Amino acid sequence: MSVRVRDLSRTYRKGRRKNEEVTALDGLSLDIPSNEVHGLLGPNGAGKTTLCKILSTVLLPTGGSAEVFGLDVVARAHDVRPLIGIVFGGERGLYWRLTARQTLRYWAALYKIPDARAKTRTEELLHRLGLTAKADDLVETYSRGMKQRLHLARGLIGDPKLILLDEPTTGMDPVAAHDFRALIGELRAEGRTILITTHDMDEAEEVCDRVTLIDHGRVLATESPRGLAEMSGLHRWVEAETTLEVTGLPGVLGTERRDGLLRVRAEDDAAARVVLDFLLDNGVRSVRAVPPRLEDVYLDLVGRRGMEV
Ligand SMILES: Nc1ncnc2c1ncn2[C@@H]1O[C@H](COP(=O)(O)OP(=O)(O)OP(=O)(O)O)[C@@H](O)[C@H]1O
Repeated sequence: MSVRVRDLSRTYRKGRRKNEEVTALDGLSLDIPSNEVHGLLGPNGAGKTTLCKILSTVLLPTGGSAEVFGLDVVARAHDVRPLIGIVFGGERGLYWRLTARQTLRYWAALYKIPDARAKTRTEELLHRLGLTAKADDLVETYSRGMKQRLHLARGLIGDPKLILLDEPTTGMDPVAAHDFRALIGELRAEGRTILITTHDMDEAEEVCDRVTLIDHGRVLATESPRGLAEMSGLHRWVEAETTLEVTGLPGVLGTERRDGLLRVRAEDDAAARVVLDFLLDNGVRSVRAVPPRLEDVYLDLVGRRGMEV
């Protein structure tokens, strides 16, 4: 098991006299097997960053326990640190007056990686993340996407077995986000475990083996994206390549058109059946019923708060 969290809680004190208590984690339990890509989903303030900070040993829990590869993150923090790589999104945490190459060598030194190894690892990562051409330019001249990639490279410098990614694709353009998803696949193929927090449901659906939905510091569900969709008992979707309209049919809750596809949201299986029959009767051949998307399940379980990013 890579991550084992039991009854974890964390409260913060805030307000001028520190007399107000905010509960960020409220008895959260979670298991992440080795080599899994696990998504952490939840609205703003759900407690995702707090959990990542506790797992990365930079924040102490106020109750419960968390282990990384069998090591308690509080008692064995010193042994946990070399096993994990942390990538917090955005532009925080980079030194703008260093170059990418210097940044990676600096972090390699912090990780006490021997010189020769640090050098090859730096070049490897610069290449892997498409930063070689600008490796000697100052970070302050980088685009947001490049800073993001440098963050990732930095998180990988210590060859971590567990990678914590907190909203890694925020601000990336679609091409960069696509490359990033491919990179996640490669990192998994290398045997690493990845915990990723994201607000992008399509991304979670594509890269995650399982996802955990959290809200108010508690777990709502842990499942594969597909399993979650199936067990949610939500309405069904019917997809068809057609210009026909089906809005008037019984049990049709809504329709949308995307990439030449008509997508119909039906109330239940029976309503989906009516839509399928109608389309087939009218000569449409490319018709299929599909379970709801992760985004629908998320909205159903958590409500619309989480999408306000
Ligand atoms: N240093 C702090 N002091 C006081 N309250 C805090 C602190 N850090 C987080 N909180 C509160 O704890 C709760 C959980 O915050 P956390 O950042 O873990 O949520 P999150 O799920 O990562 O949110 P987001 O999606 O916005 O990043 C929120 O109510 C937040 O306001």
